[in-house]
Amino acid sequence: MIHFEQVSKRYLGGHEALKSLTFNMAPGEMAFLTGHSGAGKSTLLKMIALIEKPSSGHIRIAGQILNRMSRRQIPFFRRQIGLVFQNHNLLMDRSVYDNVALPLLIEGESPREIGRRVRAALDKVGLLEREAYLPIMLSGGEQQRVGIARAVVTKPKLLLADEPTGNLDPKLSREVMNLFADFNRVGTTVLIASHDLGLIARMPFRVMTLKNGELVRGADGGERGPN
Ligand SMILES: Nc1ncnc2c1ncn2[C@@H]1O[C@H](COP(=O)(O)OP(=O)(O)OP(=O)(O)O)[C@@H](O)[C@H]1O
Repeated sequence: MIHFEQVSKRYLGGHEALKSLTFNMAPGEMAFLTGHSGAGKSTLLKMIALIEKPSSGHIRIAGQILNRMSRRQIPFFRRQIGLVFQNHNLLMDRSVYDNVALPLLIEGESPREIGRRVRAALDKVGLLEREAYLPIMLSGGEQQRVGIARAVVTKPKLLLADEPTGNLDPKLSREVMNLFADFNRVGTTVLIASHDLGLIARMPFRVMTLKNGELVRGADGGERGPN
């Protein structure tokens, strides 16, 4: 699903954020990406979603070679990817329902299909009865779950999350990580950048570690947590 071959990223100004990264993730796999602040985690996720381009090397995602993709193809490519952020980027003046419906509206789905899929996504994250609420009326953990529902409402093959539990207490963090594992169980490939080493260590997934832009652990898929 994800293939990086000797991928490097040098930002304007000269900082080399990623250095010759080579790794693969199989379809249906779930993995964590960890490393110190500034190690390059967000940069790696942004390159998968084509928010940033590599300076050198090759990236193939879901069979598509990103280096060769035209500007016109990018929106179609991105539809296969669900993105979850720490600060969830919800529209605060819109209801939970409207927030989750947004990607489907952009895709031009019918109101009937939108209703069906938004409710299915809210059901999966346990927020069906909150559809009319504004995000401000929800707890931090519930807001994060709305962000996850919005990311999965288009049924992406690949789910990327950047510090999705960064603002949550340990119990809510566990719930959010378990939710990602549920989506993985039904076939979605999941890659999560996280600082939360204690939580990661308790889950049975590969851990990839970045250090100063180099992948120092987990590149070959052979490493797993204790379970
Ligand atoms: N747009 C940019 N322009 C220049 N340098 C950048 C840019 N984005 C990130 N960097 C630099 O690249 C390096 C990697 O940043 P990145 O955000 O990928 O790290 P990270 O591991 O996600 O860190 P954190 O855990 O703090 O979010 C850092 O040194 C950062 O300052």
